[in-house]
Amino acid sequence: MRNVTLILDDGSRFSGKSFGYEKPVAGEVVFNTAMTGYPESLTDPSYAGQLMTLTFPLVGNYGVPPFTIEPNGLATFMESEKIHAEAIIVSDYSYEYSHWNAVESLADWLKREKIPGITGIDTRELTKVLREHGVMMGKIVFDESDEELIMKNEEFPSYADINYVDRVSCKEIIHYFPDGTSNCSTADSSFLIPHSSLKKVVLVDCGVKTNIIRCLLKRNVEVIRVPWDYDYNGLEFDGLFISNGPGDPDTCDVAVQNIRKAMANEKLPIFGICMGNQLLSKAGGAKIYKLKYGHRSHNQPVRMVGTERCFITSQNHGYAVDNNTLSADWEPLFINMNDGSNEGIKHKKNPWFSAQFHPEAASGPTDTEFLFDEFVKLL
Ligand SMILES: NC(=O)CC[C@H](N)C(=O)O
Repeated sequence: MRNVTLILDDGSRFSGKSFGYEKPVAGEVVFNTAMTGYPESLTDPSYAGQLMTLTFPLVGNYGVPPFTIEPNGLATFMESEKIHAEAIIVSDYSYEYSHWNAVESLADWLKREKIPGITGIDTRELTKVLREHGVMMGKIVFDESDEELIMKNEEFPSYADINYVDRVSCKEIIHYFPDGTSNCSTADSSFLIPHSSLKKVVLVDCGVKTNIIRCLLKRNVEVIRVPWDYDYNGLEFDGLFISNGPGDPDTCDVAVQNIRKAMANEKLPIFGICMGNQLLSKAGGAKIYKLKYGHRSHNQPVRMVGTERCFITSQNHGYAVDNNTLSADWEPLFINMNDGSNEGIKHKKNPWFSAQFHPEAASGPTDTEFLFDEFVKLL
């Protein structure tokens, strides 16, 4: 096994062994404390540009499910069409795997998708460094020549400067129907497709996870997935959904402008998840800041404001909405019980709300899936 080194921006080095594809990469080093879910997390487009460290020590022991695609074009078991994380960093890669639905090992999958994997890293120590310093950029290098190459290379600008949403969003409009079919078009004429009697939800794709689309379809609505910067205003639809997505929400001003335009219709139901919470908040005038090391796990406790109800949620975000900047028309909907940060907002009069966590789970607890019911009821 080839030696490989992770070098953080502050100069700290961690040595391990390669078990994935061998190529030098750079990205924002983040940690996730979930015990399971590597197939879903690796294919979650919100991890684009990031080197994903897993703190749970044993990784790979349940293999990888098949990458089958449903007739509507969505992957059956994955959250998108490919791995979006730049690399995976683990403590103890399990070369043996066993699971009823596994068809290959994590190592083989990584090699096929040309994604590096490192094992033998003290991921708890690495996480302590990231918790104390905050997340930082890092590089994975295989030998000294790689190191020099990456050091000199200008092609790795800082994480916040890249519009990752533009990289991962769909490039055409796709209609999904609850009967499991879909059709797509690059032209606006796709809206001329004979309209069904179903309620229609425009889904602004900032890097949507497939389980969000599945959760909507399961509730018998037609989903019209549009590119992140597409202006859907003027079209006929019953509700607006704003998806999760990678990177800094400040790179998505076009999407914010479009949401503001949609808000001219005070009766239009709007629901956002994760990046969607941040973009809806920005459209409402609030400000976003970067958390020191983000929330990435399956056990983030959130309280519904005004109640004693607490939910355990799945999360993956590095930015947060500043509660103090919400205008008088808005209020926090959920608050994180660990650090008091914002976990969702709601408008005081209009049917507009959002969650910073992932009610669609995939992976993680499904306790908050009822938020999709609430949204569909409003349509
Ligand atoms: N999962 C997401 O949508 C993440 C949102 C945003 N990119 C963040 O890191 O905060």
